[in-house]
Amino acid sequence: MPPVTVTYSKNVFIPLTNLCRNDCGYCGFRSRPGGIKGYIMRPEEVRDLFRRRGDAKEALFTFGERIEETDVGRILLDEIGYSRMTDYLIDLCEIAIEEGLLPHTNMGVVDYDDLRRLKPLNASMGLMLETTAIVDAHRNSPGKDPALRVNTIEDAGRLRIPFTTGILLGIGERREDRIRSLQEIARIHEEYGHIQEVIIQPFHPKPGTRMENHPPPTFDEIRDAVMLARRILPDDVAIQVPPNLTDFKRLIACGANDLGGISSVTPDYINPEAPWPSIEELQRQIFPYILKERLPVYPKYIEMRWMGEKTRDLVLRYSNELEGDH
Ligand SMILES: O=c1nc2n(C[C@H](O)[C@H](O)[C@H](O)CO)c3cc(O)ccc3cc-2c(=O)[nH]1
Ligand SMILES: C[C@H]1O[C@@H](n2cnc3c(N)ncnc32)[C@H](O)[C@@H]1O
Ligand code: MET
Ligand code: SF4
Repeated sequence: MPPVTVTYSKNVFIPLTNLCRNDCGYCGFRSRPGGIKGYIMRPEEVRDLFRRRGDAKEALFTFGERIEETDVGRILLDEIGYSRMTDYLIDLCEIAIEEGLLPHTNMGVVDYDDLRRLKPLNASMGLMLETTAIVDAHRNSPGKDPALRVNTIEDAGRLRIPFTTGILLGIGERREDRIRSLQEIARIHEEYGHIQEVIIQPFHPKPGTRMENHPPPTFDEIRDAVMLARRILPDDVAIQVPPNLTDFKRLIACGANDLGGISSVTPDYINPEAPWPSIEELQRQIFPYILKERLPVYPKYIEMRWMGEKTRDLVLRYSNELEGDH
């Protein structure tokens, strides 16, 4: 057997806004009345992050959903001269590309027209399915309706956007629900062929949230989910596990083959209590598997020219660099 290769992407995490129309029971990122203050990052702050990128090649834009639907969101957007987050994001993606970064946007549920406008500026995009089950954690989150999420993932397929999705483990769903969620992702991929990776993301409790005392999934549950994913998903779909939240080495033996975005400049703003190991540390821990850098768009989709048109030159340049780097 050839040695197993495990991939990762060097990214800069850009948490554009912590405002959100949803209120997920597990989320420690979102602003809360009397708790974390709401913000939108200003263009200068975003530019500053781009400039500090080091050798990162991916700009990961992950932030709260549809803030135009909130009063504070409308006010703060207006202050920076926008009425829609998508318009602001499009301008920032342009700048990211100028600075040598490939955008990967995960902004929650997005409608078809916004996806169509974002496609040219993104190397790939993402939306976690989370779960197809109806769970209490999502009772105040209209955007976590599984039908809406499936719809966005399918729209991305119609637009040929290389796509990342995944399931969140331990938010009140049962094992059967995990199976159903993975089957649903497999079905979508069979229809549109755009799913490049599926994240098996374990819930991590956050202080001050409704689920702060809810236990995280056990290692056995995470391993079981990785094995289910490997069995249910087609072989061309990578399985991503976060190295800051899991005993990733033992999961590689069960079929995981990607570690996602790793930043040496920014923390994981969704799980700030869990620092990423450095690349050197990962390299050391992962032996005898081989660690290899990848771009936010997987090679198959580079060959198929599915990445956004405006990212094309940069993708091809970086891809040649990485291929020469054995
Ligand atoms: O660094 C992180 N990257 C996260 N990523 C990014 C991911 O690691 C990379 O950006 C992709 O693998 C593309 O290279 C997500 C991407 C999604 O589309 C959906 C959810 C996540 C969650 C995280 C996360 O918690 N931390
Ligand atoms: C960006 C992604 O981060 C995940 N996410 C949100 N909150 C948590 C948490 N407490 N623990 C682990 N993952 C989380 C969700 O799956 C979201 O879609
Ligand atoms: N709010 C989006 C979602 O939950 C993006 C990730 S969480 C900041 O899908
Ligand atoms: S997980 Fe995403 S959608 Fe849910 S509250 Fe947090 S930012 Fe909003």
